[in-house]
Amino acid sequence: MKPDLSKSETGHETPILSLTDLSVHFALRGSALGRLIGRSSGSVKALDGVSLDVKPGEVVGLVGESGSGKSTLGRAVLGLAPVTAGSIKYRGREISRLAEKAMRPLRAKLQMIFQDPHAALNPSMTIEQAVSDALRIHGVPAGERRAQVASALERVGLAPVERFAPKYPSELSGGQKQRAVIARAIALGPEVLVADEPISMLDMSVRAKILSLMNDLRADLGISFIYITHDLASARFFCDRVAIMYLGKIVEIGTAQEIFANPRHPYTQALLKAIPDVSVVGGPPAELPRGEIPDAARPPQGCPFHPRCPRAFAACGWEARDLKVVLEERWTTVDLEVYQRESELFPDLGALQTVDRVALLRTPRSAEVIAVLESIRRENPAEPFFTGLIEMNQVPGGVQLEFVDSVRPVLLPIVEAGSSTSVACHLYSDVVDLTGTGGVTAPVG
Ligand SMILES: Nc1ncnc2c1ncn2[C@@H]1O[C@H](COP(=O)(O)OP(=O)(O)OP(=O)(O)O)[C@@H](O)[C@H]1O
Repeated sequence: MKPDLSKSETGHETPILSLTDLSVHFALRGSALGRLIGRSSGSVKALDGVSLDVKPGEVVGLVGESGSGKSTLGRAVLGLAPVTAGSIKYRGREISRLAEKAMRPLRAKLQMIFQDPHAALNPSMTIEQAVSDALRIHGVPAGERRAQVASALERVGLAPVERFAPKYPSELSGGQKQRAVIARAIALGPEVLVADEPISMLDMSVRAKILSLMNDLRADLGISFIYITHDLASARFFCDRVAIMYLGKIVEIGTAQEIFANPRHPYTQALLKAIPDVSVVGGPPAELPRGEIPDAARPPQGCPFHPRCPRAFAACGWEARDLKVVLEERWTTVDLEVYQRESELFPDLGALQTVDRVALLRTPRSAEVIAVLESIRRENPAEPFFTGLIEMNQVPGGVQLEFVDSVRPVLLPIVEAGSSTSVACHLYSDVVDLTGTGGVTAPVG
């Protein structure tokens, strides 16, 4: 089997940055409001066992919907998010649990560019002062700062330097401000820049220019980038590799070229389909996966994408909570009268919280509930929820639902000549029965 390409890829170059099984969990305090909305105390798995290598001069894109953990990954690399488990190595040195004092000198080498350049600049400092101050903090002697500031401003296109150096942020356009932020970062000679949505707040007309500037910095200075974005088109242009993230995990990673030409994970396929076609003015809305992104504090069993996945099958992790998505999807298509009759039978879908393989659907009208579920099954033979539902029985107090055992998919390389992609999806695993009749044939991973 080929190596998992989320770790040191095809080349032999030593990674400059290496994340292994990295997890960041945020504790949730059980507030009164939290309990009211069914969120007990527990934790949000913002990052859940992520492994990733970044080579010198490489641009790795992190792409995924809101809440998938992209920013948390970037912040963890810079020591700005608390690491719960796993490791972050910079040039082979473990940095995941360094005290702030030990981390500070590394901040010259590992830096972050944020989305909002206006917020990143002190309004009372000129651009020269802002860049010079960063150099001062990192111990650059006063006599050397001026020349270094000029060189950085020139490098990012804020030239002639004497025109831009004395300006305050309020006197610059959005694109110029982001150039100033980048100048401040590169003045310190960084090796890795974590760029968190660096162009999303800029005018369309300047986005390509800032991307192109970052591309030049990579080529000329050998800076590695972790490029965080929702914008797949920019990732395609700028990234060597792209990692697709969903609920704290990398679900697919490969070269940008292959991810865009041949997306494997149904989530990646859905994201690519959702790119608006700018050539179709006022065209139909892009197709999105059904349902909403689940609560990261209570992620789905098995594959975290399975409740929304059009290709899910028996082993993907079905559970009682998923019935809510199935019913809500149905009720958007039926007559008002049918909706009213059926929704009375399921008065408290929010109570379907259990993640056990066997769940009790509390109801005094068990026979009717089973009849509705059976009719949905008949009308939607392709509905994947039912592939995972083995039994549905009347028991005292309600209806007992029993599901196929779930298996959480892990990132595995695609075994195909010329492929650079690893994917975490049972569709690409040979240890899971794809027929949906027998469930799992052997544990994955
Ligand atoms: N400090 C925090 N405390 C509690 N939860 C947090 C904290 N930071 C992030 N989270 C949660 O962690 C999950 C991942 O958040 P993160 O910001 O990393 O996602 P993202 O993919 O960067 O989203 P976006 O694209 O909206 O920035 C979310 O559920 C978020 O609510």
